[in-house]
Amino acid sequence: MVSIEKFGISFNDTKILENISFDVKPGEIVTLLGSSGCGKTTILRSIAGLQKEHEGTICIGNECVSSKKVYKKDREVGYIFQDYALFPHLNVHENISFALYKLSKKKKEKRVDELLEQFNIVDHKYKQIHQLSGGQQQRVAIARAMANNPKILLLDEPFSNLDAMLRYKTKIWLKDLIKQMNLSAILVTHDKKEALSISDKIGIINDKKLIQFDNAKKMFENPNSLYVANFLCEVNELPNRYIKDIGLNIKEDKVAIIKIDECKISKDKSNCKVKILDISFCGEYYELVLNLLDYDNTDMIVKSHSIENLNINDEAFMHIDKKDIKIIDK
Ligand SMILES: Nc1ncnc2c1ncn2[C@@H]1O[C@H](COP(=O)(O)OP(=O)(O)OP(=O)(O)O)[C@@H](O)[C@H]1O
Repeated sequence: MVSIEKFGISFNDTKILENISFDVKPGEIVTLLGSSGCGKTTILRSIAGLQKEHEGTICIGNECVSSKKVYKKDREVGYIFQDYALFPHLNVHENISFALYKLSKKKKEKRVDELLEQFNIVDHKYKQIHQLSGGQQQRVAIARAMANNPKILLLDEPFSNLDAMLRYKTKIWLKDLIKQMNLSAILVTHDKKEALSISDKIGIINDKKLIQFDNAKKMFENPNSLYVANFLCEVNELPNRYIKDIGLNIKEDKVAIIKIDECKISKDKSNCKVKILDISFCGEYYELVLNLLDYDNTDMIVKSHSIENLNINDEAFMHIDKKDIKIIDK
């Protein structure tokens, strides 16, 4: 278990993060999402003990490591860096051994062999890092991170160097590993699909704060703000006048949203006339860019599986089911 309580940090008198609190239970995967530079890696680095000066407490198991200044090597944390941070001048065996400096030579050899076996890299034992594929390098990084049987696994963009299929397979494999070993895992990614598919919980950071921390499915279905909705779901903001016209109430500090695949466009009449500005073929679906003609030409994006009878520059109508509209904080 890892618990972060009232964590905050500043660099050069500029506050980067404040009042961040969350827990990760054993066997749980928590993903931190947020725009570039919001402080995700800084949280991982602080948990690993690489960033010493911060506010608040970080506890691993029953031990509050930050207050006791427990150093990195004693924190029972495995850290997989974004670029894997393998030593290019050492071979696979030496890279993994590096993490096992506390063990005797004999025990070290035994543990390295176990890890090579576990992570399916036995054949690469004496290869240099540049002789490995991205996926193999990632396995070496994971083997090194797991060498000392950590309780906590920190993963910074672990899939970013892998192609689509390998990314998918590795994600499943890593998820199983975390569950089997009952690790508390914290993942940082930019990819919301990845976050939703691998995480038990997601934390979204914006403007120095953790603005929502929740079960992944719950957060997707009930984002607490426009920022979270935009980050996770692809939504349109509906004009307040439209909301009133369809008989719903909305206060000034709220905003009405709808997911882009919950808006339907057709030539059948409705109370919302649109002009189609653009249609893009995106593989499994089409993306339409629209103007709401009676609502100040508000722009919207719609995801649709068919575009029968619809062309660029056509006038058509938007159909929305009231129950799909969510009214949330601005
Ligand atoms: N050691 C440091 N000294 C000064 N500023 C730092 C230091 N480490 C991080 N920062 C700053 O803190 C902010 C947060 O950085 P961090 O790497 O944690 O962001 P991030 O959310 O992981 O970004 P990205 O998604 O781009 O990787 C950035 O503005 C960064 O420049």
